[in-house]
Amino acid sequence: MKKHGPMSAAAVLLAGIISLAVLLFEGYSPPTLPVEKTGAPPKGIEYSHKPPVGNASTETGIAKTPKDPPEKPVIINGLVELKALDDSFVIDLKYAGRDNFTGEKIYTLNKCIIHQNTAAKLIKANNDFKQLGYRIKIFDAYRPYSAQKKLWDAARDKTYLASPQRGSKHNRGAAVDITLVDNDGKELAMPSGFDEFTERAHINYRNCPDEQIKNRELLANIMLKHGFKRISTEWWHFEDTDAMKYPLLDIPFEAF
Ligand SMILES: C[C@@H](N)C(=O)N[C@H](C)C(=O)O
Ligand SMILES: [Zn+2]
Repeated sequence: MKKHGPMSAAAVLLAGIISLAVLLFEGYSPPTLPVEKTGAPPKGIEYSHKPPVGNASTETGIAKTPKDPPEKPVIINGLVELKALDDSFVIDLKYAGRDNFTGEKIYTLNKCIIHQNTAAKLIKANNDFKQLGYRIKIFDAYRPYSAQKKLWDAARDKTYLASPQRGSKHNRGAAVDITLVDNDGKELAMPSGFDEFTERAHINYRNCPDEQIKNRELLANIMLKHGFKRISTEWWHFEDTDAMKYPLLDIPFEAF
């Protein structure tokens, strides 16, 4: 075996010190809120497989028989696309377009993502509304943590937003911003528009027509019956009573 001379031993020692310094430097990251930031599932959590895009029978020529198993929805950290569970909601995510208080497109896709347990409650509420000839229209549901920061930075009045330091129940997939539509898809009259950050949005605001109060209370009563709670400042916002059981997440819409 070839022996190292004194010079090469010094070189080996120097290389070791340099690698250790690089490791220490690269391994350092500043302290942050404990948010799971990637679309990749944490250890122990598995992605279910993405369903094939399009209808196999028309696009690939492969016939789908009634025996084909239903396509599995993608579930990541409990989050799922609502449409995969129930297709009867009206989805109009305001932050997926420019028609919102920032004037900017905050979300990359108009995909309604929600925690699966919150979805189960929401579907029960929607079924109650359907008995009355209405359906839920969704303005917002899961909101990635990075989007919360953008909204926070854009908002002049912070009264109507959860601070990124605390995080929002939307970041847990466990809050929804909703209204009701009738069988023609027409929104029921409410005391204010969505994200109208004035006292008209408050749940106790009464200086408006009785019909608007009646619609606001109908929405709230059925949501409360199915395991949601309200906040005082926004009639459209409902939080799953179990929201704090779920983590703050920053998974992008493209992952679903
Ligand atoms: C911005 C508004 N739609 C909203 O969602 N506010 C609540 C309080 C939140 O940020 O969680
Ligand atoms: Zn909300």
